Amino acid sequence: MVCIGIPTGTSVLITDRPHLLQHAQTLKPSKTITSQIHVRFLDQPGNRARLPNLCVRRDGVRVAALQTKTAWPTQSMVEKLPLEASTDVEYDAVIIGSGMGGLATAAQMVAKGAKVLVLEKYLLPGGSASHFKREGFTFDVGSSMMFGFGDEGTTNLITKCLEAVGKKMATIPDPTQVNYHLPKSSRFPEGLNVRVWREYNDFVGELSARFPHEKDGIQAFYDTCWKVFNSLNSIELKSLEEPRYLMQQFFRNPIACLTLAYYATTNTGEAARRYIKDPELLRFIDLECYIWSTVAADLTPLINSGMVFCDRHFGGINYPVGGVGLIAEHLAEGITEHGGNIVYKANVKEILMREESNGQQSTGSAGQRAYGVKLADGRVFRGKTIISNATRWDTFENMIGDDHLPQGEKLFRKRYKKAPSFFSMHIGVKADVLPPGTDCHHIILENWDKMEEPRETIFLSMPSLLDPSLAPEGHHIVHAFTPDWIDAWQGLSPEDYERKKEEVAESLCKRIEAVIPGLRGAITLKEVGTPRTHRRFLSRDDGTYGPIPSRPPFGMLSMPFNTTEISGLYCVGDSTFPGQGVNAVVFSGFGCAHRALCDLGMEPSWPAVDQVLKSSLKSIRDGS
Ligand SMILES: NC(=O)c1ccc[n+]([C@@H]2O[C@H](COP(=O)([O-])OP(=O)(O)OC[C@H]3O[C@@H](n4cnc5c(N)ncnc54)[C@H](O)[C@@H]3O)[C@@H](O)[C@H]2O)c1
Ligand SMILES: CC(C)=CCC/C(C)=C/C=C/C(C)=C/C=C/C(C)=C/C=C/C=C(C)/C=C/C=C(C)/C=C/C=C(\C)CCC=C(C)C
Repeated sequence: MVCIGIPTGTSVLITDRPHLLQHAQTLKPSKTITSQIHVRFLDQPGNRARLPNLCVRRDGVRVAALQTKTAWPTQSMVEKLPLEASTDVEYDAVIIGSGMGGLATAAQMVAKGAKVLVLEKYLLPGGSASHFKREGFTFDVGSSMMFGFGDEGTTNLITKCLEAVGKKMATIPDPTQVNYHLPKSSRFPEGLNVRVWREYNDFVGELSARFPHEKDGIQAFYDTCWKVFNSLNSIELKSLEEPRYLMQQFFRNPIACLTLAYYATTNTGEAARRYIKDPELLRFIDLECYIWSTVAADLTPLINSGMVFCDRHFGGINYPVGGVGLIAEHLAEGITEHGGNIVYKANVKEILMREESNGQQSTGSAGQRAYGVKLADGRVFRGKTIISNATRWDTFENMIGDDHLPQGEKLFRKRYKKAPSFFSMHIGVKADVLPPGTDCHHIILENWDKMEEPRETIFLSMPSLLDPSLAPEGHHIVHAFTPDWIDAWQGLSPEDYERKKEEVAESLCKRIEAVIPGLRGAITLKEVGTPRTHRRFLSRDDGTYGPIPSRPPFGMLSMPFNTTEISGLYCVGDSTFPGQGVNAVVFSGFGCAHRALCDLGMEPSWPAVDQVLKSSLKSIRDGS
């Protein structure tokens, strides 16, 4: 164990249990630092069994630490270690939040040599894509359905993001993306059942068998999605706000770029109706969008559907061994190994701004430039760029204040609203309740007209079917969640809140028994979360899943990219294009890092043309 940047004489606790951070003051210190570089040799008896990975100052601050499997850390390993986050330096980037969007940005930036500080309010990295452990179960906080984890092409963004900081994760291929259990109708008296197989032809074959009169329409619709995907998968994916890169891609692959430009303003509903007429099948396409965008096809840009509907067959859905939370942990480790700093329990309360001094850069918000952040504990960190991974509502309302709301943000609020949050149940069950061959992901919906109503569409993920190490021997995980609004959970007494949680959980479990008979009798552990839980632990306004359009968007061009009208301030994550989804926010991180690195002069760019592209994108967005 190597710790640097800790003042001599400091008592520290060396531990592998992050939750001890909270109690550091009350626990007996395991070491007193006697020199700036403190080495605890891992070949001492007992140390191998429980490799420590955290070093905590007694006042609760986590300090730089290195976990190494070699007995003697080498000098070069020691030199690479980050110093404890310093308030005295100006970072190239201060990133607020270590969700997948923030981590992807940090990973790209440290890989290019930028000095990066990530400030995370919670105890662990990953935000909505984190994990938690209970009684031997490892539960993914959010979705267990991972796109972008393939080996080939350019759209395998999670794989590429890990690679940027020298990490690779083993994954388990999922033979299906999702098994849909859909409403009964005159054509389907038993209910419509469709599986999205990893093998594209198997899926299209199965769907066409259910709707034989729409065989050609099905083929033509998904072929359109493939045109989008194949174009995306043949260009390098970086900032769409960077003219030099756009020009370069255009000369390298004009057909792909023209195809993307052609479909840039199209929504999925419009494309589906071009080829498909059957109303029930169109509802199915709506649901195909709803399960990841939380809106129907008319509100979902075709570019996003192209990505989701094809990557599930090209790269496939792949589950990371050990759970989704390990993606963030590997990234965090890679970022610190590349000289970046991540500080946990760092609650950013304010983005600090000053009048733009050179008068040339600002495009809005009365010539303001962001130059730092202030934490709840009073610490101030300064950065040449400030990047917020919090939602736009949390960023602009809570960290800047409505007085400084730029024009573009006012427009954003007219065009986008908060998606609902989720009611979720993380359940441990006896393994024998799931027959062999059960699919990992399911959707249950009994009434098409209610698809978008709260607690109607049920999402089921059972990732231990792919990776048994997530559950104790003889058990499995059932993670059930359904969109729900925070309003339904406000103003209740603690007893009423608990009672309501139990009632809703019971009624959902009953409905899930249509897919998992005997579920209720097999439960050994149940953790129930409401939108209030999401708001509290994920620090997302109203616990929202992210922004959704209030009216049909202008395809991919309505959603803001990464720059904001405040100089030096960028947004990343699901409040920026392309929106919700782990691979989506990783793309937003690639774009954000690229644009910020260009602005820092660390990547080649054409500053003279920047303003032209920025103004064109703005006028398209304003006029759309
Ligand atoms: N919202 C949900 O309920 C939900 C559920 C499942 C999956 N997802 C997925 O999660 C992803 C979201 O990723 P993302 O990167 O945009 O965001 P995120 O919400 O996952 O991460 C944002 C991070 O910022 C931190 N943060 C917020 N305010 C802060 C502050 N003031 N100071 C310091 N840290 C602060 C949060 O603790 C969190 O770790 C998307 O892929 C989405 O689809 C979301
Ligand atoms: C207009 C300009 C500037 C240029 C024109 C030409 C050009 C070069 C355009 C380029 C466009 C590009 C590069 C676009 C890139 C788009 C990308 C990368 C889009 C990615 C989208 C990914 C999405 C939407 C992923 C979503 C995944 C989600 C939300 C998964 C989660 C799933 C669940 C929550 C559901 C779980 C389900 C069950 C059943 C349990």
